[in-house]
Amino acid sequence: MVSFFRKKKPEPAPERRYSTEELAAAFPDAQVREPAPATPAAHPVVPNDAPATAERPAPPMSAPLPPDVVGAAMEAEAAGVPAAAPAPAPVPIPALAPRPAPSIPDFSKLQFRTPEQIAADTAANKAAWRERLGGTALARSIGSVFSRNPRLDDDLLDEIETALITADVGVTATTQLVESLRKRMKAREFADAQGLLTALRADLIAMLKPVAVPLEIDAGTQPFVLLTVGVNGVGKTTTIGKLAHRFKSEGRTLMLAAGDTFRAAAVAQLQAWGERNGVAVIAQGQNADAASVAYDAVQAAKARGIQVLIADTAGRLHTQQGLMAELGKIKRVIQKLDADAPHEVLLVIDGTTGQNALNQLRQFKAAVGVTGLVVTKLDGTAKGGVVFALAREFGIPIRFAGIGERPEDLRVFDAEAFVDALLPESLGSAPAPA
Ligand SMILES: Nc1nc2c(ncn2[C@@H]2O[C@H](COP(=O)(O)OP(=O)(O)OP(=O)(O)O)[C@@H](O)[C@H]2O)c(=O)[nH]1
Repeated sequence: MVSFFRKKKPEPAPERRYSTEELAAAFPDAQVREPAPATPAAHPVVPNDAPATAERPAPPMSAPLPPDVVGAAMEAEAAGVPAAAPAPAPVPIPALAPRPAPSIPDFSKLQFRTPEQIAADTAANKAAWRERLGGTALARSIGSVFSRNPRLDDDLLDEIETALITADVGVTATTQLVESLRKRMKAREFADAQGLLTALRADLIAMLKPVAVPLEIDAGTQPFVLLTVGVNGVGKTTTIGKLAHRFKSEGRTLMLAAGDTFRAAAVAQLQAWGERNGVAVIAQGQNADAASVAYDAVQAAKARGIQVLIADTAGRLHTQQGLMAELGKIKRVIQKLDADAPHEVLLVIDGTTGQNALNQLRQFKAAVGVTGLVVTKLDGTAKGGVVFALAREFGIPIRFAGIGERPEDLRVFDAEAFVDALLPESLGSAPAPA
């Protein structure tokens, strides 16, 4: 009961004070405060079908108590003595509406994957990577040192060094890997050559793990604008088609912007991908202003409540200053409609390019601010080792890898699956490094 009084903000303390005798006279037998018996409702009760709210509705206070009674009650409570009751009638206690039952999610509709299903999916994913990369020159050059039964000595380290350089892992990344292994070999950390190769696998995976960060589409950003950039022929338009296939099958609404207004067939190529995936393509034709196409597309996507907009751009050499500046213009124009757009700038890199990919990333990063990478054509190259060099030098997330020409061959980049696809299968079953 006293707690009920607390709900009323105390008025300024009244001048009048009750003596202990007056209080005792009002409550002759109240030495110990008992919980008050329930009193029938005297106020309108909140209907049961009132809108459910997180908070229980505050009881209505239609008959405010005189301030001096409230003040006395609070004082008396502080003194451990019951307060004097209001003279005419006991204060009616409003009945509380029953709290609505909390809504419990229907767990039967949620799909949990069992550890066995997760393991099966992981194995299937690894098998797909191996199927596509296992026979490539990249896999042959790295896998060669693993496939025989080498001895644990400096020759093995030399062989590893040559294999990594041949695979275009790069001199700096290779030296770092080999010198670390050499130190550990001298410290007798490895029992045999197999131990060293297992450590190499773990080091390769550890090098890529920090950049294996999948693209997160922020559902609160509509449209989430993805701008794809890169040099000529790296696979931008094809990658956009594959992304459209992926996003569509994830149930997202999307739209494409045919911003490659330079190459004659690019618009038609994108439209074909759009038709195949049932996705609208905003285009203005060849030689149109790419920034204007992008602007139109963002506006259309906003008007239609589209979740994801993927904008293509013409291929350009990272050394062509004028064309690189055009990317900055596309970005600025889009930002007139959404200051945060583009929300992802994907640089598409041809995995067969080798070390030149480092220069491309450097230039595109300066021109337009790259936030993610797609490395394509890893299915047919001896030079895919550049992925390690890119990871080491820039630390920019590798979102996807192109491991073939089919729509499903654009894979979320998976450090472990990638490394294991390059190594003999027996090593790939070792537990992944933390
Ligand atoms: N094997 C293989 N081929 C690919 C992959 N990705 C793209 N391609 C092929 O690469 C070629 C060029 O792809 P496009 O998508 O036209 O390249 P682009 O970057 O849009 O070209 P530009 O508009 O000229 O800059 C096509 O023949 C694609 O099929 C991949 O992951 N693996």
